[in-house]
Order: sequence, then C-alpha cells, then structure tokens
Amino acid sequence: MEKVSVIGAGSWGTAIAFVLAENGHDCLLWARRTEQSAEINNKHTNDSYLPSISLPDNLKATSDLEAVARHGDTVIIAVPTKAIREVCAELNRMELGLKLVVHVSKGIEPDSLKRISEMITEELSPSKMKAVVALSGPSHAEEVVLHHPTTVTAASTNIEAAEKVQDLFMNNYFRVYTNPDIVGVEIGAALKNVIALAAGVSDGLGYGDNAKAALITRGLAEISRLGVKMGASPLTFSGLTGLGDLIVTCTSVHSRNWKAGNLLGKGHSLEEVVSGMGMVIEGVRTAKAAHQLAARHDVSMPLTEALYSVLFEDVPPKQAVDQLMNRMKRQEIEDLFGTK
Ligand SMILES: NC(=O)c1ccc[n+]([C@@H]2O[C@H](COP(=O)([O-])OP(=O)(O)OC[C@H]3O[C@@H](n4cnc5c(N)ncnc54)[C@H](O)[C@@H]3O)[C@@H](O)[C@H]2O)c1
Ligand SMILES: O=P(O)(O)OC[C@H](O)CO
Repeated sequence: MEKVSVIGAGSWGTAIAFVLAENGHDCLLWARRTEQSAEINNKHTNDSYLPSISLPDNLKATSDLEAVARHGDTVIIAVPTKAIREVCAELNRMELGLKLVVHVSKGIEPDSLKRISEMITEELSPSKMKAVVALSGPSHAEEVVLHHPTTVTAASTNIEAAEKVQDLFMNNYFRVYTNPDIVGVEIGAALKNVIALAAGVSDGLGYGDNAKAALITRGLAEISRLGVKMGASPLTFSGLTGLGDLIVTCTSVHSRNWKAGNLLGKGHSLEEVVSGMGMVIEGVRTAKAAHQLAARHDVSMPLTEALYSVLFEDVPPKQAVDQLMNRMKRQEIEDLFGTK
C-alpha cells in the first residue's frame, strides 16, 4: 500500500481520495478550510460537496498544504483549472522530494492556451516532478462514491507513470486504462464541457433528443478537428476521454456544465448561473480558450462559437441555434478532419 496525497477536497478530489482509501492506500487529503478537514476526520463526511456519503475511516484530511504535499510519493492535484498555477507555485516553494504528479482537472487556460499538464510543467521545477499524468474520463463524483462502475484513462508520455496510476486506482468499480496521448486526453476533457453547456442550453430551450444527438456527434467532430491540429491522435477522441466524457457530461443530471447551460437556455443570466452553482463550471472559462484556439489553429468550431456568443456576446440562445442551423451546407465526413 502506498502513501498518496490529494490536493483539493471538492467533489472530485474527495471522490478520488475515497477510491484510494478504499483501495487501502494511506491517503491524505488537503481541504482549504479547517472546518472541512475537521468534518472529514471527525464525521467522515464532506457534506457541502458529497451530501449523505460516508467516507472511509482511513481517509484523513488536513488544511496544511505542505504536510499533504510531503506525505505521498504520488501527489494528485484536484482543483479547478484556474487554481492550478497558484497551487503548483505554492508546491514549488516547498522542500519536497521527487513526486509523481497526477492531475484530474478538465480545462484549458485562456490567453496562454496551455493544457493543464503544460501549466504544471511550467510551474513545478523538474527536481520536484518525476512525471505528469492526466487522469480523466466519464466520471461523476456522485456515482463513484456509490461504487457505480466507472472507467477512466491515465494519460502520460511516460507510460510507466501512467501504469503506476492505473495500479493505484484499479478496483472492482473503478477501471483505469492507459493512453500515451496526453494531448488528446486533455483536449477532449476540456472541450467536452463547452459542448455540455450547449447541450444544457438546448434542453433549456425545450429541444429534444435529436438536438442532443446532433450536439454530441458534431461536437465530437469539432473537438477532434482541433485536437488533431494540435497533435493529438484522432483515435483518442473515440475513447473514454472523448466520446465517453462527452456523452456523460451532455446527458447526466449530475453535470454542473449541463445544469449551467440548462439555466442559460431557460433565460437566466451567466452571472446568476455562476454565482448560484457553488461549484466550478469549467466550460465557461474553457469556452474562451476554445474560441481563441479555433482562431489560432484556423479550425471551424461552429458549436463552440455559438456557445461563446451566448456566454460572452449576449446573443440570445434561440438566435444562436437559428444561426447554426442556417449555416452553409456541408458534407459530413469530409468535414471531420478537414481544416475548415
Ligand atoms: N466533480 C466531478 O465529478 C469531476 C469529475 C472529473 C473531473 N472533475 C474536474 O476536477 C476539477 C475539480 O472539480 P471539483 O468537481 O472537485 O470542483 P469543486 O467546485 O467541487 O471543488 C473545487 C475544490 O478546489 C478548491 N479550490 C478552488 N479554488 C482554489 C484555489 N484558488 N486554490 C486552492 N484550492 C481551490 C475548492 O476549495 C474546492 O475544494 C475540475 O477541473 C473538474 O472539471 C470533476
Ligand atoms: O459536473 P461536470 O459538468 O463538471 O462534469 C464532471 C466530469 O467531468 C464528468 O466526467
């Protein structure tokens, strides 16, 4: 059994730590607020994020970031994308040994257009990091902690590191594959949130399953088109972190991105939706990055652009749909991996 650190006690960090502790690992979880770490240690719950769930007794938490960072040979970062650099900069100031760094976040940084593993590599000195692995896939925290069968992918150019993460997590309800294509895995993970927001908008407008199927399949086409231009393998997008995560996030009642889109489709403002959620809606910030990436790589991403116009250009959702449906005619397959 291994010592593992998890940084971030939101829904996903807690669920990840839950799996590790159930696998018998000595897992220490960092919670920002001391009341939250006390709740995890004393009551074995984290009610603000995973109500009515009993956490394993062997799962321990603290609000001392340095103690958590030092604890494990493997350090898992589970904070929203916008907090990745800040957390890594703090880790970089600490006296730590060489760590295997895993991230479980899903986003792209606007302006720099960096993927999460790129941000981590920029912020953490090589003397602190053996390798970086992205753990990603169709996985809602709420279902993992009910032991519902879940499949994810550990992605790294360092295949031994990916296999190490696979071994840490695998059990009879959490199955982990490996993939060397970390570019494809991180692009799929980030951009599915943008399409899930659009799927929520569609449902909020009262559209049905035809529209949802169109969003998933044409969303996958534009994600793949961009990803391939960025150096990803096209095959990754038909896997768990592409199609798999797109399906779950566009259709699950648990998805914060879908819920946010649904409220937008029903006429709520972005400010209302973001302030009411109380948890991260990664797709909002990623939509900005995706809009910038489409321009940088000269790739057509009509669904992403439509969602962007609803979020940031005050285009009413119904008008965005009309514009999408009235675009110039295209061929379906030729369009898939073409440049425009
Ligand atoms: N919730 C899920 O089911 C799920 C599944 C897979 C991946 N993810 C991804 O995991 C990441 C984290 O999501 P989550 O669901 O746990 O979010 P969350 O909103 O439930 O929790 C976020 C956590 O990060 C902490 N945090 C926020 N800002 C911080 C900062 N500046 N510095 C340090 N800590 C900060 C918060 O205190 C909280 O503990 C996201 O990128 C999300 O897309 C979530
Ligand atoms: O709740 P969401 O929309 O942030 O999605 C959570 C996970 O990414 C689903 O795989």
